[in-house]
Amino acid sequence: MSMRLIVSGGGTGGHIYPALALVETLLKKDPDAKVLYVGSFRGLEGGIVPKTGLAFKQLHVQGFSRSLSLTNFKTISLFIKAVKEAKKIIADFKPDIVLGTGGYVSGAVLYAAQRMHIPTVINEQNSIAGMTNKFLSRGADKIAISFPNAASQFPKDKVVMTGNPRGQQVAEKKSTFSLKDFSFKEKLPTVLIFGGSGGALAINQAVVDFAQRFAKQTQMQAIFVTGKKYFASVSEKLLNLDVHSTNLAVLPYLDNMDDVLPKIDLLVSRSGATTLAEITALGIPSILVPSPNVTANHQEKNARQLEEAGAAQVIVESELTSAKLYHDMTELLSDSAKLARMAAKAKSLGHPDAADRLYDLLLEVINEKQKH
Ligand SMILES: CC(=O)N[C@H]1[C@@H](OP(=O)(O)OP(=O)(O)OC[C@H]2O[C@@H](n3ccc(=O)[nH]c3=O)[C@H](O)[C@@H]2O)O[C@H](CO)[C@@H](O)[C@@H]1O
Repeated sequence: MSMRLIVSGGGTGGHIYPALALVETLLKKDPDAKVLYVGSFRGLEGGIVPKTGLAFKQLHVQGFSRSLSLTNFKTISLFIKAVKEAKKIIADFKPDIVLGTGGYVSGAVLYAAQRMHIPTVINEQNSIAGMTNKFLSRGADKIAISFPNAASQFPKDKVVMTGNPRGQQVAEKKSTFSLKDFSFKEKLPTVLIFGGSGGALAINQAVVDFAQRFAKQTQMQAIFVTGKKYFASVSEKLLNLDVHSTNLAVLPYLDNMDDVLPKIDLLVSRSGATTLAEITALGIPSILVPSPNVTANHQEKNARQLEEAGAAQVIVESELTSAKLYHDMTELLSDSAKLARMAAKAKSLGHPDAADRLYDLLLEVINEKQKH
């Protein structure tokens, strides 16, 4: 019997791409499987999921504000409504199992499934569990983790180490991207710079401030992805600085990240867990600038694990200057032996079979439920 799966994850790319990666594996192994993606109206999934051709439904949800406020009452009332709608969606679709990859919307969808006694599995990408996944963990059948130290934050008997399925997807991708697409030279060391799925102001500013200097480099090139909301202002600043370089490509967002990553020599980025799953599965050295604006500073904890293994260098945002980033980045790009060592260390941390493992876990939970 083919699987019927509802998958839900949203808000930022870090929760969406793992869900899509698992679906890709499922459809390879079980081409007749039926999949429904349930996301939110607010998150990036509205722009990403429809392009995949998957059946897609959206719910209205929003996040909790950290201070006690009226917004939280609205959040709770939206949550209750979203759970009601999710119950209808689940009753119509009749999934064998519901997978949640994080974000508020998965809170509503998996909670609804748990109340309806449908098996649920959650995928935690981070080393520190997100609020939604903690909330869902009591009712979940299994919790698939990606960092060993996430285990202690969940009920012990439910935890399974699978890794982040997005790692396997990028590792198996046959890249068709060529650096020539950016009028770059194939053989020059290339750095990709981006600040997570939404872009990061601090990284963007540091890059703008060294752009004139970088434009004079003849032995390295950079793909600079600003994030959609910062693209216009960054472009304007570069124009005012009169930066017209052949070694710097500036873009708002990369839809084909899985195609581009295998062709780069160094990554400069935030340390969101899904980005780290990608670069460890592929073996890409990195300079990581953890976002300071996340729950329990989890991005720094993610990043330090790579740093301790010798796979990455970490610059905390309070110590980020344009000069430091420029120095560290150009030094690494000129040292191919060091890049190769870091790449090997990164690869040793990867989980290139994470999607297979998560798929097996879903099957196991379904079979277990059918026995009872
Ligand atoms: C601010 C915030 O709450 N960030 C969280 C969010 O981040 P965020 O979504 O930024 O984090 P990740 O780095 O985990 O994932 C980004 C994903 O977007 C992709 N991408 C990015 C840029 C681009 O142009 N094209 C593209 O495809 C990346 O390849 C990656 O697959 O989810 C992560 C996973 O739970 C968390 O670890 C982060 O802390």
